[in-house]
Amino acid sequence: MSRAHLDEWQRRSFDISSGSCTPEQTADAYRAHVLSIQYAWASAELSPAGAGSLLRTYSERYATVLDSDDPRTGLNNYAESALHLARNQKNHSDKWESSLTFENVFNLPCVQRMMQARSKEGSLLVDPADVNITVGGEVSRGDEKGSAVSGPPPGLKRGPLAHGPAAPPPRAELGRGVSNPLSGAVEWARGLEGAPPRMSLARNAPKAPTGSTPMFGHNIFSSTGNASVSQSSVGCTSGSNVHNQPVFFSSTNPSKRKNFYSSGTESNRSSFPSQGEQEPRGRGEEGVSTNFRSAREQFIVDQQKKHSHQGQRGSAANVAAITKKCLGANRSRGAASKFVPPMPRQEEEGNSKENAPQDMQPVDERLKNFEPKIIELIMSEIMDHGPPVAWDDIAGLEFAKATIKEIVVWPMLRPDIFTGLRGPPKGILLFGPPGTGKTLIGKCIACQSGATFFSISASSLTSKWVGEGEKMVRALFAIARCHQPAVIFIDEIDSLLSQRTDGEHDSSRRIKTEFLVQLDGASTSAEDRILVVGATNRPQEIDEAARRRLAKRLYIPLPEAEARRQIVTNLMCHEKSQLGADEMEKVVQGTEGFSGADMTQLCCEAALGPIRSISLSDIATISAEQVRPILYSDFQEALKTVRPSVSFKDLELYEEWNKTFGCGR
Ligand SMILES: Nc1ncnc2c1ncn2[C@@H]1O[C@H](COP(=O)(O)OP(=O)(O)OP(=O)(O)O)[C@@H](O)[C@H]1O
Ligand SMILES: [Mg+2]
Repeated sequence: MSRAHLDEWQRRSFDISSGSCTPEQTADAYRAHVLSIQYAWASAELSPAGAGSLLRTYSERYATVLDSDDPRTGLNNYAESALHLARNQKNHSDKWESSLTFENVFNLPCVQRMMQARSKEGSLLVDPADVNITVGGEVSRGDEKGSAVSGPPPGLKRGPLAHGPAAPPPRAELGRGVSNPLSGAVEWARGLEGAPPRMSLARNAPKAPTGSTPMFGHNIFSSTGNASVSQSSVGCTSGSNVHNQPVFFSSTNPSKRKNFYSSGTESNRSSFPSQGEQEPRGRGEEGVSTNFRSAREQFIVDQQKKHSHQGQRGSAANVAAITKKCLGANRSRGAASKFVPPMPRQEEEGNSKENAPQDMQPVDERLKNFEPKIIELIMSEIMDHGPPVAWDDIAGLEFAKATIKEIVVWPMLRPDIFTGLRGPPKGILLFGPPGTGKTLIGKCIACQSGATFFSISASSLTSKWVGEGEKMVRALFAIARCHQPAVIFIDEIDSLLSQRTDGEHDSSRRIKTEFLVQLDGASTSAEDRILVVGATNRPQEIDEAARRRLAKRLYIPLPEAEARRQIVTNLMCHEKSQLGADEMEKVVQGTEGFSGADMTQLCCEAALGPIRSISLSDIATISAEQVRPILYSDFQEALKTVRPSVSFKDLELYEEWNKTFGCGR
C-alpha cells in the first residue's frame, strides 16, 4: 500500500478502536477499509491471498455493525433504512404541505386547553414530553415515555442540524423553561427544518430509545429533515472520504447491502419481517428497530383499536381479514368461484333469497369433471327469452314450420308417444338465403318448445384459447343432457362445421371432431332428448360428416307472395297506414325476390315517407297525431332505394343444394 493509504488506514483504525465513533462512523470506516483493500489488490499492492483474507475480515466486521440491532453498536434499524430510502425518493407527498403552521398550532383545541390549564393551575396538565398530539385530534396522555413532541435526543445535538438556531432544552427542563408548553419543541423543530415546520407530529410516536440514538429525530420530522447522522461524520475523516466516492453500496441501505454480501443469516432476516409477519405490534413491543410504521400497518392498528373499542378485540387474523376484504383479496377467484354480476337482474332481485342456497349447490354430479369456469360460460349462453316470437310472426315457410313443430315441439311435449321409430331426429339444419327467417325460427323454438334453449354462436366456441374449444363442446353437451329436453341452436353453423381441410389449424379441427362425436353420442342414446338446430346460409361449406348428422335439412327459401303480404301486413298493423288491397297487391308484386329482411327494410323506409314530407320548420313542433299515415306512394319511393339482397345466381345454388341434400318436398 502507498504511504498515504497506510496513514489513512491507521487513522481509521485508531478511530474505530478509540470507541468514540458512532455506529455509522464505524461502519463507514470499515467500508473504507474494504475499499482500500480492493484498491490495493487491484493495483497489485497486495497479494490475492492477503487481500482475500483481509477482505473477509473487514467485510465481516462491517456486516456485524450493520446487522447489529443494538443502537449503541449497530445500525440494523428498519425505520432508518426505510427513511433513508424514502429520503432519496421524490414523491407526490413531498409537495404536501400541512395546514398546521407554527402560528396556528396555538389555535388547536388541545393546545388551547393545555395553555388554559397551565395558566389556571400554574403547572402543566401533563408533562409535555408525554403528550401525543394528533393533528386535528385530541390530546391524550401518552402511555409511554417519549413522545412526538419531546425534545430531541442528545445524540442529535452532534449532527449538522445542530446548526439550527436553538438546540432544544433537555426534556426535564422543557416544561419549566418555556412559557408555552409546546414552544420548545416547535422552536427545536424550526431549527431542524430551517423553515416553518411541516408539523408531521407523529401520531403514534415511538418510544424514545434510552441512550442517544439519532434515529429518534428522524421519525418525528421525517421526510424533509434529512437528519441523517451518517451524513454528519463529525470527527471521522474517513467517513466523509468514502461518502464522496461513488461507492457500490450504502451504509444504511439494507437491500443493497444484502445484495453485496448475500449474508442472509437468520438473524439478519428476522430484522425484516416478511409479509406474513407484518402483524401489528402493541406499542409496548415497539422497540428501536420497529419505530417505523407503514401506512398499512397504521391502518391495521387503527382497525384493531376500532374493534377493541367495540368490545371485539380483533386479533391480528381478524384485522388481516378486514384488510384483505378491503383490498378485494379474499374474493374467491378460484375455479369454484361463481360470477356474481354487480347489478342483480330485475327478475332475480325478488327471489334471490330463495335461490341463494341453490346457487351454492354443485350443479350436477355429471358435471363435476368440467371446469366450473366453462360450465359458467355455457350456462350464460342459455338464451334469455327476449321478445317472444310466435309461430304466426314467421310469415310463410309453412312446410318448415310444420316440420319443426313435428320434430321439436310435440316430441318435447309428448316424449311418451314419440318413441322408437317415431323418435325425432337429433339434428336439424336450416339453410337458405340470408334474411329469410332462420334465426327467427331459432328464437321461436326457444319460446315455443318449452325446452332448455342453448344459443351458441360458433365464435364463442372457436375463439377460445387452444384446447378450450373442445372442452366447451363437451361441456355444452353434458350440460344439455342435464337440462333435458334441450335444444342447442348454433347459428352460422358453417363457421363451426366447415369442411375439414389439411391446411387448417389443429385446434379448429379438434373442435369439429369433438362436435361430431358429441352429435353422434347424442343420437345414439335413445333416451336423450337433445336437439341440435343449426342455421346457415352457406350449406355447401358444411362438412359432409356434419351434414349426415344434421339429418333434417330444411330449406328456408325467399318468402312467397303470400308471405311477403303477411310480412307487410304484420308490420303495418302497428303503424298508421292507408294501404288499400290493390295497393298492397302492387307492393307484393313489386317485391319479387325480396327476402323477409328486405321486406322489413322496405317497410322501414316507407314509414319514413310521412316524416320526410314534413317541412323542416314544422318537424320540431308537429304532434305525433298530425303526422300523416303511410301511403302507397311511400312504398313506391322506398322501392326505388331498397333492392333485393339475394342474387338470382345465389338462389340457384340454394335450390340446387336443396334438391341434392334438402329434406323438403
Ligand atoms: N319469414 C319471415 N317472417 C317475418 N319476418 C321475417 C321473415 N324472414 C325474415 N324476417 C325478418 O328479417 C329479419 C332477419 O331475419 P333472420 O335473422 O331470421 O334471417 P336469417 O335467415 O337468420 O339470415 P342470415 O342467414 O343472414 O342469418 C327478422 O328479424 C325479421 O324481421
Ligand atoms: Mg341468422
